[in-house]
Amino acid sequence: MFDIKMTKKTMHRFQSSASKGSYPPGPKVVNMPTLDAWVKYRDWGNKYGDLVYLPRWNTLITNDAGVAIDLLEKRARIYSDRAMSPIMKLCGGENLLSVECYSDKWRKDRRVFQQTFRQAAIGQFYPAQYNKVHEFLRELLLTPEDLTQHVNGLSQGLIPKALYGLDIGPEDALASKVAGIIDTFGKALLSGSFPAYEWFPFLIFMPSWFPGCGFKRIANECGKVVEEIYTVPFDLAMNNMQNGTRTSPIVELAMQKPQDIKEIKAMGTMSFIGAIDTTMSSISSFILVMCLHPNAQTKGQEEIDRVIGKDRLPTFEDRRHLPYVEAIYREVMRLHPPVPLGFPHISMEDDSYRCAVVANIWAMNRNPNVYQDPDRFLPERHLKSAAGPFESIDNIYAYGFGRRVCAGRYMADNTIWLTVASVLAAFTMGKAKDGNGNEIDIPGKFTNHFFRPVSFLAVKLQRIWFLLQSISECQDSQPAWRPIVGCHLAPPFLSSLRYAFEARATLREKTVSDTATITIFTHYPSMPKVRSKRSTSHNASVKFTTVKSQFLEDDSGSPVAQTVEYESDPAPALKKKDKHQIKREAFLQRLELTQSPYSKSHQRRIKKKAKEQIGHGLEEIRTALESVDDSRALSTIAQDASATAGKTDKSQMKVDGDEDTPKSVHQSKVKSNQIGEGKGATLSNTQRKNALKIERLRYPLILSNPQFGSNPFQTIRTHAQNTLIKHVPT
Ligand code: HEM
Repeated sequence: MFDIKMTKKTMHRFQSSASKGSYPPGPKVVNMPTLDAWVKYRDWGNKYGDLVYLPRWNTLITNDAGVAIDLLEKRARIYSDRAMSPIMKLCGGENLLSVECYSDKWRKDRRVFQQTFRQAAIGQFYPAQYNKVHEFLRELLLTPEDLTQHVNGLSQGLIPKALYGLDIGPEDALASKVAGIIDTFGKALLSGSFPAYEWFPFLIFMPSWFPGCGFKRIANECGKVVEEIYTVPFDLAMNNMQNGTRTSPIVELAMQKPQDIKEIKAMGTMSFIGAIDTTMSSISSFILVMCLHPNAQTKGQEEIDRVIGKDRLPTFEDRRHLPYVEAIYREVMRLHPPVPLGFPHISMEDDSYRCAVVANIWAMNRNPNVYQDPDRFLPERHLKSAAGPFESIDNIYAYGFGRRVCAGRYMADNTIWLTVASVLAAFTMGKAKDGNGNEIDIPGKFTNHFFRPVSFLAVKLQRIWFLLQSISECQDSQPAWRPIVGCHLAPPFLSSLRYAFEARATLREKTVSDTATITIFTHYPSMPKVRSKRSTSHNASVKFTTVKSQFLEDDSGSPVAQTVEYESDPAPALKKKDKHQIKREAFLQRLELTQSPYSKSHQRRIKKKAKEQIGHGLEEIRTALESVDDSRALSTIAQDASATAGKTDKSQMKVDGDEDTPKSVHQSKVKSNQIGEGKGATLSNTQRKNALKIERLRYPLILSNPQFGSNPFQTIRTHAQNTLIKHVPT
């Protein structure tokens, strides 16, 4: 898409000027242009080169896609930050992914966002997209004069429907509040929008009534609305889920991942805000372009008639078979990118420069070196390009660059394509006529910050009137359905449409009386099925619901509608560990009941006694060992042994023991705590030697005693007792 040679040349100039410590040339402007800034930036580019540096604003502007890719994609590690200005903070931007600084928090928020809006997961929003786009067609048919309002209805209602399961229209206070704050965000993002603050930054600390501080009031209001979007739709959706009246992907996600609840709610807020102006801008631009280029419109319609026929509306399955329609969509995004200057990327470290980089997407898409007749609306250019019209969505620069590329681009891409294809199939757009039958000219002007065509008049001629008529009949005849089911899904075939209506009629009574039932039509290819829930390992913070599915059948027996009933779960599922514990406790209880004839207190006493017994036994062993090992004991033994020297025969080894003797020994020990010290006498050296001699003779006898093999401790103890018997003080 871009001239690589030129990019390299530009980069070389960029880097060499940087190494010299100089910046690319640029105007020394004091005030940034606030009207049609992209046109001004392009003019500067024509004068100064592909890179224009504004020293007063430390901002680098590039009008070339190659340079933008080199900086923002190839060096995304450096150029992926955002400037979180104090104004943006007041606006509540700290939790908005698009303006958050590049940080761990941003990474986590972006991961959560992508998990929901990544390409593979985007099919979950098809029903909401069909619903809202078809509702848009219906509204357009009924009141074409309110075109702008209907476009707003589609762009404001899509995310609430898709993510929260809520029907929010442009007449709702929340939707109009959100639409109202987007302009403030646009201003807060671009330099020059709040000149008083930019010249005197200390004004941020002043009260909002202070002269020149009007920006603070605007920013505070914006912050309050952001807070409202963060909580209100989520709470409503949660309430609906708990009542069982609606499903909501965002609440389901929050139930599955309660630890990410903050990021999930922030995702909802961001997508609500992010979708409104961008979607509105693209659809308005498309309608405007169709009014101005009837030939392209006719070609698109011919393709639809040829490929799809006239008896149904396009579906996502048709997309690959409609190259011209694709080319129209791409050409709209090329000529009228909804965010013409993207969001500034800030460098995080010194690269060639440390500054803000603004990619002038609008100018890139009109680069005469890349596009012939760049200002002309020519869908054919995409058919002729080497990559063809179905090239990657990432090549649509309208969605931005690098790591900060639009995280909702797959959702946006689907919505806009479906609207383009459906409007082409259903209507012929053209200039309105005045009372004299003359065409009213369309100004074709755009408002600032976000690219919005100024209100224009267009007349809509119905093409497949019978299909649209059916849709409108559905709305008129069954208003009671709207809050629950919505008259939202036009199936691919007219026959299916008829069956769908019949199915709805069949269900109607049940649905109206039972608000716990919602209907999802299953005609749409790739529409996600209701999945059986996996057993979760955590207890839900709110009541879980179970899903019962029931399919209605048409004449041919194929499923037409699926009724999904939500019922409260009787009890939260127990963890495996908890179940195990309960079982174990029950078992122990039973065991206690069957095996123990005693009361609990009695059992405690028995246990205590047994413990004492064990302690007593050990004490005896310890005493016996001490009596053998302790030299003091030996000396005592020797003292007494000296008196009975020569009488060391086997008879002295009273291994069978005397019941009284150990007791008395124990008593004596307890008294003095020193064997043989009852009298306080010490041994002489000779006595000690004799005692050792005797013990040396005795040891082999003890070891050879047959009782020693079976119970060595008892044998030693008996030996000690026998020895001490004679020495117990009387
Ligand atoms: C036609 C429709 C849309 C267009 C043209 C568009 C365009 C853009 C652009 C140019 C950026 C800045 C990219 C950059 O810094 O390089 C952006 C960021 C973003 N957009 Fe979109 N957008 C559209 C719709 C949406 C929708 C429907 C959503 C939400 C579902 C969304 C969510 C976001 C988010 C979250 C970011 C911030 C990404 C980040 O900074 O990490 N956008 N978009």
